[in-house]
Amino acid sequence: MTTAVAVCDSCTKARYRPAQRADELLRPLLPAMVPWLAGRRWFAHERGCLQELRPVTSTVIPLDPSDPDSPVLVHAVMVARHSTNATHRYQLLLGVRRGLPERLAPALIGQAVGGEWDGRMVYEATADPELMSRLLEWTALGGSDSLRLSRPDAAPIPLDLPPHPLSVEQSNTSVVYGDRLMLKLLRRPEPGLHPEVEVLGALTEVGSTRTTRLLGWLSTGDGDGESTVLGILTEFLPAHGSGWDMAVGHAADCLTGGRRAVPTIGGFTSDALALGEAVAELHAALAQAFGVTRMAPDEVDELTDGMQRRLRAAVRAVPELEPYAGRIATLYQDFGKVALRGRGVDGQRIHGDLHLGQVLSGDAGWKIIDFEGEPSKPVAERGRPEPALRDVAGMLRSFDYAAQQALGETLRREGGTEQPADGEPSAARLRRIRRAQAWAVRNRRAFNAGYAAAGGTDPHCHPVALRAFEADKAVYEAVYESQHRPEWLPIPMSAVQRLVSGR
Ligand SMILES: Nc1ncnc2c1ncn2[C@@H]1O[C@H](COP(=O)(O)OP(=O)(O)O)[C@@H](O)[C@H]1O
Ligand SMILES: O=P(O)(O)O[C@H]1O[C@H](CO)[C@@H](O[C@H]2O[C@H](CO)[C@@H](O)[C@H](O)[C@H]2O)[C@H](O)[C@H]1O
Repeated sequence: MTTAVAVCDSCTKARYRPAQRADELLRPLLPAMVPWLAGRRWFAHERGCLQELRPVTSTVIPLDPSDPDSPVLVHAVMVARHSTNATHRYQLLLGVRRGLPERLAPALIGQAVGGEWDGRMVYEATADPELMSRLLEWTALGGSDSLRLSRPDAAPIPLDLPPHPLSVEQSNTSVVYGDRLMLKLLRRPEPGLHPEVEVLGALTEVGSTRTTRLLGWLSTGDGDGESTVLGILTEFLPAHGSGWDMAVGHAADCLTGGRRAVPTIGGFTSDALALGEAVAELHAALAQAFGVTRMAPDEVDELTDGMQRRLRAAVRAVPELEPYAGRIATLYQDFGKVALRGRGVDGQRIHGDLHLGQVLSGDAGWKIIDFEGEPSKPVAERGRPEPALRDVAGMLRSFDYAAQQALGETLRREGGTEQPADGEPSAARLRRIRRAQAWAVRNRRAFNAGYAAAGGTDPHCHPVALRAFEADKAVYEAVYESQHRPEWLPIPMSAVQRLVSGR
């Protein structure tokens, strides 16, 4: 399924609704902003046209307040309303300059029309080191009611570090200062406490070394008193690589390497073991910070009801899931029965969206990042106590993804990914497929062994729970892939087939 594209010609004429001074300020930037906005990865492509952009807050920060020609940072939180009445909130950081230096040309959005900046260039300000330095300095030195930096302690923040934007395209935009600090600017901020600020703050307080230290957060007051977190300032971790890149690289080597068997140890297996240990340590720190509770029967029911609801919605969105829906539902029911028997099941704060792309390997071992929780869940639900094995299941799915990604790349390189029309795959192709499966199995086992050895609940002792959580994750992934990367849909679908057939 592909999501309908939100922006057509009439979207670019979206009405601009005034809100005090912000109207005068932002109106001249609107003609350039709307079509650009629609092209961002973080823009919500709703069905129906974009109808209205309403500024909630706006802040103007000139680079040099004494110079009327100075480059200016225009910071705004805007609400976009679509013809379906769906609304989304965005954080925009716009640079305004008389002329755009060559190095900023790729960041150009358009030209201001009218107002005090008539004819000036409007561009994505996160690409401009001068404006990003100014943002950190200005907020660290006090900011304003609409844009301020809060800090968990009084440790000084170095303000002279050269900034550069992180090149990976993500849901948010991150700026790195001198390879020491990282400011993640949330593109779709919501009023209220942000899960990542809450979790990183608590982990920093209990002294966890498995994640980045929280140094501060940018936020705004929204007039009604509820503040909105706009950015998260943490230490930056110079990493050897993300778990995802490392795992796919190792899996590809294993597929094409000369060894006759997938090694039990070595390759990525020792990293997977260490990663299991790191996740167990993270869970222990989360338990220390937020507590652990035995889940009451109604909480278990709520959990399994949620999984069943999600399955029904997923089947509507991804019809390919329909033939498996009954057997998936049975896996969830089986988990519900097991969880209500014996000593029950513990719930605690978890990561919520743990996968190989959320872990970084560095000199101090594995670090775990991005505590926003699972994007499909409402923010209020993301902090609920859950069995820690849900994170384990997320990571196990990721080993499968890495093996399948490496397999796809290898087969493509070797020519032709399609199953031959005569139905008989070549012996070489079969060997690659089996190797990929074996790589995933070995690394999943190593991860589980590390997790149990470092004090986590032994995943092998909870096969029913693990299977249910893996199925739930694969169902979520099927929806995610169908919406974002339809060519990846076969990966979660093959996991669904495996899980319902008891393999
Ligand atoms: N503290 C950090 N140190 C180094 N790199 C980081 C750090 N946090 C995130 N990254 C890098 O930035 C990328 C995006 O970060 P993430 O928090 O996952 O953002 P998003 O919410 O936009 O997905 C990560 O995949 C990782 O490569
Ligand atoms: O962007 P986020 O990190 O918040 O997570 C979302 O996107 C992920 C893909 O970028 C998606 O993860 C899925 O693909 C990964 C490989 O690209 C794989 O490692 C994960 O196991 C798989 O779930 C994630 O589910 C989604 O929430």
